[in-house]
Amino acid sequence: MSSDQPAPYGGTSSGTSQPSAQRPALTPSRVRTVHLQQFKDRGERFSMLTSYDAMTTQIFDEAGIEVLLVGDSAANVVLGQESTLRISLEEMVVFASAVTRAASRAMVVVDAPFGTYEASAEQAVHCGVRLMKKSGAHAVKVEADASMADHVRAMVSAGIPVMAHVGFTPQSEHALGGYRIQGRGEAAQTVMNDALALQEAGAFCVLLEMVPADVAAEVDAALRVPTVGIGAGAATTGQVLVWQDMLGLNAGRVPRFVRQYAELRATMSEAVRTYRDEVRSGAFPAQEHSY
Ligand SMILES: Nc1nc(=O)c2c([nH]1)NC[C@@H]1CN(c3ccc(C(=O)N[C@@H](CCC(=O)O)C(=O)O)cc3)CN21
Ligand SMILES: CC(C)C(=O)C(=O)O
Ligand SMILES: [Mg+2]
Repeated sequence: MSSDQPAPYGGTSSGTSQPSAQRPALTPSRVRTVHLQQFKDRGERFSMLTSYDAMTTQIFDEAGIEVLLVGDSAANVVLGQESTLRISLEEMVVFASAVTRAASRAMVVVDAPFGTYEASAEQAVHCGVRLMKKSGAHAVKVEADASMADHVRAMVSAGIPVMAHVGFTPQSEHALGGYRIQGRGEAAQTVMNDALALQEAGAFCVLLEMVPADVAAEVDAALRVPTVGIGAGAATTGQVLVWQDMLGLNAGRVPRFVRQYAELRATMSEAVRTYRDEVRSGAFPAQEHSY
């Protein structure tokens, strides 16, 4: 993998890594939490995409995406479920293991699924450790608010880098009354307080989902740690999208915060129809496909 772009991680520009002369040759740079902090400190942006399997991970990793999220959105986009609520820790481990095996440079973050971390700080540590041990992921994301600060503090104490997901938290869909923008009007202070409390508890990054852009900008300005946004405007340190949404594979209605960068559904549909036609007509397989 080569790049002409000077990256804020690796190379001699990184203040935290050893000088390049002493670094073992051919060791690929690995994005770590310190590098995400450097993006924020330098006023630069980083990209995050979801990933659930080895081949897409290779593509995203080689393209330079800094962070790959093994999202519990796998429940929706891989398993075909209505919400993220039913996916298990064991299922998340299967997807996350595939991603960590294929990612050589990106940081891999795995979502803690609903029901595995809310009950107590002990449960959060136990399940966070299980997720990291069984999948090889580099960090764990939890949907949280200020009341979960002690859970996050305990995870961080146990050596688990924690990304805190605030604003619209899909695992609380039923408690929040549906897919709703959070932090409008007076509720902006709640989002701010949640983000500050989770940073104070040791989260290395705060993800803001579906909050007004001005609120996200204020949160990013108030926090020392980097922020990642999805439907949170342009002021966050990073951006994240579900890859099937941004590459046009998802047939369903996509949220307003998605920009579609490709039409993979149309591309695949056309190719598969051609294949079927050629099988029917006998045009495939040809001589060169036969032994
Ligand atoms: N395919 C996919 N994309 C996602 O972004 C995603 C998932 N799945 N699964 C887990 C969560 C759920 N998320 C969602 C799902 C739906 C909306 C949504 O329907 N938003 C509407 C309504 C917003 C409003 O008016 O209140 C929108 O148009 O943005 C938003 C976030 C984000 N995540
Ligand atoms: C939408 C992102 C932030 C997520 O949590 C997921 O993909 O599960
Ligand atoms: Mg999620």
